[in-house]
Parts: sequence; C-alpha cells; structure tokens
Amino acid sequence: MTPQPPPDESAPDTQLSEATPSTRDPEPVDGSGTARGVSRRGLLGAAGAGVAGLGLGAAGMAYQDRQSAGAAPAPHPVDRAYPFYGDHQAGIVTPAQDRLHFAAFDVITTDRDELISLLRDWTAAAARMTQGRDAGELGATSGSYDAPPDDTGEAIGLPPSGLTLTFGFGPGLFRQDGKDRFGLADRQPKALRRLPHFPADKLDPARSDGDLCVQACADDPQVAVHAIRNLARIAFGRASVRWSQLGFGRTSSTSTAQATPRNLFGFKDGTANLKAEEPATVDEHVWVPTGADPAADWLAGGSYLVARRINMTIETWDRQSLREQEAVIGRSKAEGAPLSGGSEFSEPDFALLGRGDLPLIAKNSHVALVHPDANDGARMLRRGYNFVDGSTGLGRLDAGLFFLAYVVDPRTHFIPIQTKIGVGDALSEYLQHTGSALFAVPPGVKLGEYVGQSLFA
Ligand SMILES: C=CC1=C(C)c2cc3[nH]c(cc4nc(cc5[nH]c(cc1n2)c(C)c5CCC(=O)O)C(CCC(=O)O)=C4C)c(C)c3C=C
Ligand SMILES: [Fe+2]
Repeated sequence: MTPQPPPDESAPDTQLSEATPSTRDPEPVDGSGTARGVSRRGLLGAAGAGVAGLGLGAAGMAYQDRQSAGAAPAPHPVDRAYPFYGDHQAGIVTPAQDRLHFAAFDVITTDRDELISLLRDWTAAAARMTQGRDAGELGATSGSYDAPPDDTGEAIGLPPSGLTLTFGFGPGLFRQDGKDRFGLADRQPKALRRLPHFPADKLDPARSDGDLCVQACADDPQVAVHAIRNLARIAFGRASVRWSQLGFGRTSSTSTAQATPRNLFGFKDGTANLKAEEPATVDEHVWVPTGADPAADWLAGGSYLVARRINMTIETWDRQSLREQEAVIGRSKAEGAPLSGGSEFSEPDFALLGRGDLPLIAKNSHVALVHPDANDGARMLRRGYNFVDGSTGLGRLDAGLFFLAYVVDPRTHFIPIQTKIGVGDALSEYLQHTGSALFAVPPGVKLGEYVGQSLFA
C-alpha cells in the first residue's frame, strides 16, 4: 500500500477523466452505437418548446450553453456521468459517491429466457439512467396517455449525479434447494456460497441473501432511489425486491483525490483502503483472473461483493472515553493516525511498545486484526455507507455501517478476517451484524451486450 496524501474533492479522477458530462458527449445507450433520447435536463429545456422526444443534439446544446456561459468551472459532482460500458463494471473503483441505494432481488420466474430478457432490459435502462436519461426511451411524460410511463418521473430535471449501477449474482441463482434452476449449476463459482455463520452474527433473513443485487451509488439520493425503483418496476413478474438498504455518507475513499470520510463512531474510515490509483494492487486483490476457477471463467474481470449490515451501538460507544475509543480502533480520532505515531497515511508499527511495554496499538484493536500483515497480505476494496433506519423500541437509533467490500476471493479475503474479528476484535463489543449476502459481480458490459452475458454464453 502506498499511503497517499488527500484531498482535493474537485480534482479530476482516473475514471472521470475518461468520462464526459453525458449531455455534452453522450455515451450510446442502446448498444447500437447511436445515442437516443433526451437527457432529463435537456427534456426540461425542450419541454417549453413542445418538443419532447427531441434528439439529443438539441438537448445537449441547451446544457452546453449553460455550461459555457462563464469561465469553465470544475464540474460539480452532480454533473458527473461515468461510462456504463467498460472492462469492469462501474461502481467499484469509481470514486465512492456520497449516497447509496442497494437492493437484493429474488428471481421469481422459472424461465431462463425470461431471466435473460430481464438482464437485457436492466442493461438498457442502466445505460440510459447512468447518463442522466430516463429509464425508458419514451420517458416519464412523452409516452401514450393511456399507458404507464416507462420512467417514474422523480428524477426529471436532475443531472446524472455520478450514478453508477453495479449488478451481482447470488448463489441462489445457480442452485436453490439443490435444484439447478436455470441450467447454470455447473457454472457456479466455487467461492460463491452463502457466507458462513460468524461469531456475533444476529442475522435477519429478511435482510440477507438474494439471487441478484444492484448497487446504485450517486451524489443525489433521489437519483439513486429513482434508479432502483425503475429497475424494480422493470423486473415486474420476473424478479422482486427481497430487501434494500439506503446509505448516506460514504465510509470509504476509493480514490486518492477524495478526502477520508468518517463513520458514525466519528473515526476516519477508508484511510488504508485500496484506491483506484493503485491498479496493480486492485488487479491482485479485486478482479477475478482468468483461470482462477475454470468452470466459472465467465467471472474473469469481475469480482465478489460482500454486503454486511452492521448495527453499531452508538449510545454505548458515546459513553466511552476518547482513550478507550482510540484504543479500540488503533488510530487517533482527530487525524486518523496510527497510535504508533505519524500522520493519517503513516504505516502502523505494531511492534512499537509504550508504557508498561505494551504495544501502542493494542493487539485486539480493529486495525491490528484487519491489517494485511496479520492476514497473509489480503486486502479489500471497501465501499460502505453509514445508515440510520429510524429508531428501535428501546429509544436507540437503528444505525450503523452498511459494509460493502469487493474482493478477488471471499475465501481468502473476507471469511478468515471476519472470523477473526468476530472473536477477538475490541470493536465487536459495539457491533451486531444484522444482514449478510455474497454476490459474484460479472465483468463490465460491452456495447451491444447485456450485463452478465458471459454466464449464459
Ligand atoms: C471483515 C472486514 C471488516 C469489517 C466487517 C469492518 C467493519 C468496520 N470497520 C470499522 C472502522 C474502521 N475500519 C478501519 C480499517 C479497516 N477495516 C477493515 C476491514 C473491516 N472492517 C480493513 C481491511 C481495514 C484496513 C486495515 C489496514 O489496511 O490498515 C478503520 C481505520 C481507517 C481505515 O484504514 O479505513 C476504521 C476506523 C467499523 C466502524 C466497522 C463496523 C461497523
Ligand atoms: Fe474496519
């Protein structure tokens, strides 16, 4: 890991430099190589002239005019659009956006062709929405007056907002109760099994597992929610939402251009995360290589996504001294520096002794247990979010961290680490794991293809 000084939130990032605001130089959205439809912003401008359904060129002009009216300002986060097509799915190394809506689905059709048609429909809608367009070609208000619109409308006028949509396949898609549902059983990756029960798990089945998942990240919550809502609408009769989770406040940085955010315990979170600017390390720890599992080579270039809903007993935490809080994490609260000294991006020195010849970073602290040195070098790309889902009947906030991590293999990069922290981590006293799921995340989508196509080839 190369510690990197942060943060200039407006600095260009690796993915963004490939991207352009969608309305200016739109990415094709239908796989035909031709961009169609109007942007949600363009629609607003065009609607007054009574030209809904106008080609993108005109809509793009309206947007461009507004952009070029003054000196070129740095793009505001909500004006960013990330490419949907590429070698890897967006939403993994993409600089973590501020908001999340994550949904897991049960597939309810028994027909393989219907499953494929769902993935095709999702691909078309995702390609459009990530570029700031309506979910369907007609849009929220331009279709037949006597038919439900092909977009629900709550994102009219909103820019792309950095929306990324990342799709995953759960173990149940391959086998359910031992049954090969869609002729995919012999292509199930060996690593794609339900996660085992860990110490301190208190899982709610209604917040766990799922055949499919969609991670929607954006810099506007309405845009993320709009995307999941429309994908759920499109899935009608083929898949239904099993559970979903809203998140605010990213708890990780995935780019050195981002400032390190804080979790609900008030600590900087994401300091030592894998970052997009370390492609060789990301290759090693995130992307599944060809040949890793010959029966599942369709997953090459993809990844595994671990999702854990972790409740944090913040009321108990808030009664602990600052000394205790820092000892539990192993870093300082103010700067996020390791307790062995230095600044935020200094490497921790776990051998350095302090008073009473005790290590300055306690052996049972969180960072001592999860650090790669203590885990055969394993690293993960964390992409979690804070959540508050109201309060409990006991007057406590139902709050915590929706932990998301992308790994090359959960058997080496997550399960042993989670097992260890469930038993020996001082942080565990303040945590309760209430949801759990594992998904295989197929590689990126090529123009004209649909998400996960390699699985069905
Ligand atoms: C099994 C993996 C992990 C779980 C579950 C987990 C939960 C969790 N973590 C924090 C707070 C912090 N975690 C930090 C670092 C960190 N955490 C993990 C793994 C899990 N965390 C890793 C691999 C690392 C990086 C270790 C390293 O390379 O040094 C930190 C320190 C800052 C940072 O580097 O990000 C904090 C703070 C909470 C609150 C939490 C559950 C709610
Ligand atoms: Fe952690």
